[in-house]
Amino acid sequence: MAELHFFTGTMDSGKSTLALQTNHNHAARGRVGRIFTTHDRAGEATLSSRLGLTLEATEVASDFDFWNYVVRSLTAGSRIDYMICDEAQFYTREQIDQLAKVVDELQIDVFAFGILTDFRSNLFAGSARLVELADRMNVLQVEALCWCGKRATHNARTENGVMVVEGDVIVVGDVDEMDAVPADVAYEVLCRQHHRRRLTAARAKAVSLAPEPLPFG
Ligand SMILES: Nc1ncnc2c1ncn2[C@@H]1O[C@H](COP(=O)(O)OP(=O)(O)O)[C@@H](O)[C@H]1O
Ligand SMILES: Cc1cn([C@H]2C[C@H](O)[C@@H](COP(=O)(O)O)O2)c(=O)[nH]c1=O
Repeated sequence: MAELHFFTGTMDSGKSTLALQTNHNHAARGRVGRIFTTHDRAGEATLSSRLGLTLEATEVASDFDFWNYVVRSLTAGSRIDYMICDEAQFYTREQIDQLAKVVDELQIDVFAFGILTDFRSNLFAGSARLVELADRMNVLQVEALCWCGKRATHNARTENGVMVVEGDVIVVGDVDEMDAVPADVAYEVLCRQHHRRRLTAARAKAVSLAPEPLPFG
């Protein structure tokens, strides 16, 4: 039986790497797959991992219809055994419904990868629908860590080094590996407590370096 799988984790937890590995393992056994992504950091129609691997993909625009695409491909004589869907948090609810229909009606496995929540810690539309519909939901085993050493569960957005909680939901960017000069827009993974307190690595460092108040008397 085909299944709808959802693999999730914070930014930088290895989702795109797993997407590429999943594709590799299925292709190595002679299965035929299709690769999809949207808004990848490496540019349009590209699935990229921070480990350096990239793969050509179909770019999923907001009006892309998975059901029509698959039916048209099969009618034209193509074979599709599985689909790899990266950055699935950005897909619309309708697109996730189409993927579920592809699994149920056409017996094609779908492997979707994406982050659960945005920089304000609200569920992304695509991820929320995946949580509702997936046959299997898997949390990535490689844990991204907060600066304090705890498991990171939240994605923070920074603008010029300062954490923000307002702005557009979709802003492509990367985790700022403590660059000397912070990027205009960057992301940092944090534990819930530090996300709540807006305490990024840079702010925690600044606070710890602040001079002690002089003792009175
Ligand atoms: N230089 C490196 N050496 C070893 N592992 C690395 C290196 N750079 C990144 N990684 C691994 O790659 C992971 C990020 O992979 P990626 O697939 O791009 O994540 P995601 O798609 O979840 O954002 C990191 O969690 C880390 O384990
Ligand atoms: C939290 C958050 C992230 N994004 C963007 C930033 C990246 O381009 C992708 C996530 O990619 P990854 O492979 O999981 O690192 O999503 C965004 O647009 N809005 C957000 O709130």
